[in-house]
Amino acid sequence: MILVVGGAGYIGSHLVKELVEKQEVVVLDNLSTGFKDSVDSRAVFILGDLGDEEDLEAVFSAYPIKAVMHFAANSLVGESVKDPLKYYQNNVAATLTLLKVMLKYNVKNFIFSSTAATYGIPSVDIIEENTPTNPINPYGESKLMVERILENFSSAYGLNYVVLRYFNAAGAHVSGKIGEKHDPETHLIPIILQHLLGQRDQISVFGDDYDTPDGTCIRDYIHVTDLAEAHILALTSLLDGKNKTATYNLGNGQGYSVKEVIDMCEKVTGKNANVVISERRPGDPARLVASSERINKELGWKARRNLKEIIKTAWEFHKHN
Ligand SMILES: NC(=O)c1ccc[n+]([C@@H]2O[C@H](COP(=O)([O-])OP(=O)(O)OC[C@H]3O[C@@H](n4cnc5c(N)ncnc54)[C@H](O)[C@@H]3O)[C@@H](O)[C@H]2O)c1
Ligand SMILES: O=c1ccn([C@@H]2O[C@H](COP(=O)(O)OP(=O)(O)O[C@H]3O[C@H](CO)[C@@H](O)[C@H](O)[C@H]3O)[C@@H](O)[C@H]2O)c(=O)[nH]1
Repeated sequence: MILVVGGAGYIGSHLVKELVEKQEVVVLDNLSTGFKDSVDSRAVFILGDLGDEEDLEAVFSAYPIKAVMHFAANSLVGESVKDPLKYYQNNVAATLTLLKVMLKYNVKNFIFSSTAATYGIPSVDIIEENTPTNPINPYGESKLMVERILENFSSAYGLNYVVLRYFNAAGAHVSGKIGEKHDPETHLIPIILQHLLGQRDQISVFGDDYDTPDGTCIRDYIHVTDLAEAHILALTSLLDGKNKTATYNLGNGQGYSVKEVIDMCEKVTGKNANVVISERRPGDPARLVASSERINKELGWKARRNLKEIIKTAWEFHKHN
């Protein structure tokens, strides 16, 4: 049985939908930002908190868990700058509790949702896994701390792990039934689509004076189903003993500026956006684009869905939800 912590959230619920086809799945989630109805009904759902030892003990003593996939976190760059305590508490301290209970039950396989925010402001155009990490916000810092903890736990306790550093997750399940529904929403693509559906008056572009061709920030958008597929490969590599420790970037390898994303949303939906330029948002690097060569070479993964497909699936979801 595989334990998916944070499996009711945006990315976790997409992973669970793929994983239940292959494994028995139990989801632990406190529903702080997730939704129970996003969890595939074939998975066991348990309401509980990652930082609560009793909640964890109840799961590990009841189910024969052979691996843990850990998606639960707070993950908003801007919020982390304003409230770092929340980020170190939930992303680092609570994760330590999870690892402690895992070790007690001799569960040694762990997959961790990390982030491009660990790189800070990279000095290269295309980021590889050995590009120096130097986070510029507490969110990225909290994820890097867990990565370091995993290295130490691997040496000391024989923990096997795969760290997956996602770039910008976006898009929705092809069924249109699950997708991105953060509340409040802060992510670019859902905000643009909500505006194009008439749910917001305008789109604010956070800064057009960055050192990029059109002055707006460049990101590497990766379809949430591509992310789910990478998790399944990573899990298999741990269960087969092929990987003991590994760190992989997950991106498309292509960057799009905020303006280009807005243009693509207009094209896909056939609607015009009302765009205003506003202040830069603290903690935002100008450009984050991945090389995912390593996971391609080692596990055969490649992103299969481009920005247009990301926006098409997100649009189908937003129109009906
Ligand atoms: N969305 C992105 O673009 C992106 C990019 C890089 C990394 N990530 C990482 O991927 C993971 C999932 O992100 P998401 O966008 O799906 O976020 P999300 O907020 O939709 O999902 C997080 C889930 O974890 C649960 N959770 C949070 N704290 C918990 C706790 N203490 N105990 C139990 N459950 C708890 C929430 O209720 C939610 O269901 C996070 O770790 C995030 O840092 C996300
Ligand atoms: O109303 C908006 C919202 C966003 N942006 C910009 O759009 C880009 C993308 O922003 P957003 O969708 O909020 O994602 P990021 O801040 O890049 O962060 C996401 O991607 C990171 C990895 O790159 C993850 O670690 C984070 O968890 C995830 O929230 C950034 O340049 C923002 O400044 C705007 O201009 N206007």
